Amino acid sequence: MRAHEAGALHGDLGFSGPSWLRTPQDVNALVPQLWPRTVERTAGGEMAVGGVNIRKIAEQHGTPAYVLDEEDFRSRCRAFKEAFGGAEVFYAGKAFIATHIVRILVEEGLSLDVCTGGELAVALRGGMPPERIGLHGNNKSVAELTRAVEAGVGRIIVDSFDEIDRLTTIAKQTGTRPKVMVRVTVGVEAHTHEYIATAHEDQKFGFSLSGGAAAAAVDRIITEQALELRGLHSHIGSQIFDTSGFEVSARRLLQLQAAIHDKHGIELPELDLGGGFGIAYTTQDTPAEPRDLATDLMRIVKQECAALQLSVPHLSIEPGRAIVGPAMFTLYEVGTVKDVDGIRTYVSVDGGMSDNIRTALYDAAYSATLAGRASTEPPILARVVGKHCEAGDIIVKDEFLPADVRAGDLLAVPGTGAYCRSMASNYNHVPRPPVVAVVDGESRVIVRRETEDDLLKLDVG
Ligand SMILES: Cc1ncc(COP(=O)(O)O)c(C=O)c1O
Ligand SMILES: N[C@@H](CCCC[NH3+])C(=O)O
Repeated sequence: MRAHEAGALHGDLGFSGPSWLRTPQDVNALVPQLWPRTVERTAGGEMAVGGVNIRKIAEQHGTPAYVLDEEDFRSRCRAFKEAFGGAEVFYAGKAFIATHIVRILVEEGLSLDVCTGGELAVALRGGMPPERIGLHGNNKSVAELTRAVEAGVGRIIVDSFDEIDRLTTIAKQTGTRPKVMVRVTVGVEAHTHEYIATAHEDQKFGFSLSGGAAAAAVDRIITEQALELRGLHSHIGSQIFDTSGFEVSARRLLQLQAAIHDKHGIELPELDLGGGFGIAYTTQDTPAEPRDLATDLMRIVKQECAALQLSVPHLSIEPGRAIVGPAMFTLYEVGTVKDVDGIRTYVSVDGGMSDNIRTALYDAAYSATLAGRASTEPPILARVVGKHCEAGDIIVKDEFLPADVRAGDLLAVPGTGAYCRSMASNYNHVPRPPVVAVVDGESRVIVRRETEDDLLKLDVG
């Protein structure tokens, strides 16, 4: 019998899982909010996605692999686009970007937010029209800015006075007048992990509103005329569930908008409230639907504009996680199962912190399920760990898995579409997994698995 078997043993052995974790009624159940829409368990007990059996995906593409439900991804793009009506939806490429993803975004009518020259290169290679690209970054290089200007990107979100200097020089050299937005630090304490909150005062992003830097940046751009100021921008953080932070942010941005109007006699035509909409990583998370977010955000902006006697600017948002996060899961194979008596069961899989750093970095919670079969065994509390030489190499801190989980089993971890492949590393010289897109009964690789040759090709000598 394994440590922490569910039910009676909970009390007897001391349940060391978090208080929110519930013993599942059915350990094989696929809780809909966690999984891409086409995921199901077949009559035989295996998982399937997009009409393809998970065992077939593992045989064809190997493990570990990120599996993208393409229909799910498209439906989330559409949900945001439809919900936000006239507003422009910039998909945040940092969550996950590949040329195939860019092609889908183009087809679905979304725009794209990039934050480095590398992401810009993928966006252009994937065929995103430059005018639908926005470039972010708190330390964009001269090369990155020049490339963006020469490519004709639709907007550059300026983040510092040094950048305004650089961009002004580039504008003069190239005889252009780049369109810019000013990234404002609105002073909101977003309810999320400290490392992914981006609008409280003490941080590297943006121009401070309360300290006057935001107004000074605006004054300078308007006065110098080298850059075309399109509007104000704020991104308060990531994995945020309630809209109160956006409300404060919108109110403060629009107060600045009103002050600019009073001082310069102009109403900036655009306003961006950023991304950050949360998703479900566990059964306890209840994310908002895009249509509810849209209703709330648009109401807030309209109310504030009415109160300040401003016209409503053209709104844009930048969701990343909420579009791609739930559309992917990671498929692993179990290599070892170890009972540390009276403490917990460790289930080691063939990936780890190199394909999902979020657990180690943010103490993020994830879920997992046995994917290659169903089980009639009772649930046990397990920890899913990777193969890296690091004790903190944890993928899922606490999860109930069937008591007969064993080497050779396939295990799927949902919600890994955002900030997993894009933050993956080669720690311990582990090749990064492929991304396999599944749709209408077909699976195909959209980002191939790294090879040993890939790992060695940068070594000189
Ligand atoms: C400026 C900006 N926009 C959009 C995003 C996307 O955030 P999320 O993936 O949480 O929607 C981020 C990342 O947090 C960001 O820094
Ligand atoms: N990388 C973070 C999100 C923030 C990144 C963009 N500012 C995460 O994995 O949750």
